[in-house]
Amino acid sequence: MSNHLEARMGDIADTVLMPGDPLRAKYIAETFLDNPVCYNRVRNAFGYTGTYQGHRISVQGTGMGIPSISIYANELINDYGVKKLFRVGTAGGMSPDVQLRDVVLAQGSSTDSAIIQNTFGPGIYYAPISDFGLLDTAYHAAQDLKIPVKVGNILAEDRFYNDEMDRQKLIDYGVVATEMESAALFMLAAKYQVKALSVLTISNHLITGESTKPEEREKSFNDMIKVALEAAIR
Ligand SMILES: O=P(O)(O)O[C@H]1O[C@H](CO)[C@@H](O)[C@H]1O
Ligand SMILES: O=c1cc[nH]c(=O)[nH]1
Repeated sequence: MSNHLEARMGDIADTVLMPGDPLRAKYIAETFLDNPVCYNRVRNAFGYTGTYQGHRISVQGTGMGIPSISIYANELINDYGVKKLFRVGTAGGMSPDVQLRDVVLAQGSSTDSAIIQNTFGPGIYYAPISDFGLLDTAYHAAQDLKIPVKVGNILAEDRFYNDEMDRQKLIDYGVVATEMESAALFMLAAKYQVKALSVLTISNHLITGESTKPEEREKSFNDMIKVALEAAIR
């Protein structure tokens, strides 16, 4: 048991998929895992462990934003010994290079969050990056699954509604999409010497204003999940 998880030691696999939406954790567990067992209902942040192609995998809902994912990442790593963390989330497209329903592998995550300054102090602009081994594995797993993926720098921003961000400048500097967690996940993984990657689906596009309908999203969400699961077991 940890501060926010009621799982017992050993209930959580050493590889965890981490969607923001706890109901997506339930969906992933019930759709993709064999014999899923729910180990956490605290705050409705559902967590499940089952097997995928014979490999033990957990899925933990993390809630939205850096403060929330930081709680679950810290506890999964430090209280339960988790070693590989895959965020599986939605993201808003920014660059014209990404379209609705695209799957994006986050190579790095820029951020406007104070976590960088609060960790390193003034003058150091630490760059949170994903684990190269997981990135490489996920990229090749996607190729084998014939699921097209884009790889690039993303933004983890503190505000979902944010009309003060100079998005064009970020796009000009290669940022392809925005979400709200990856910078913290990558930084914590580095701190505790574990591996993390974010596998994202473009659910809407901030520049074109397009958005997917819930029923349209299912297949592309499934693609993201398949890529993460395949990478998780390789
Ligand atoms: O779909 P999830 O994983 O929740 O991720 C994205 O969706 C939420 C905002 O709607 C934020 O958590 C953002 O990062
Ligand atoms: O954080 C997010 C997630 C999905 N779409 C967005 O525009 N922002």
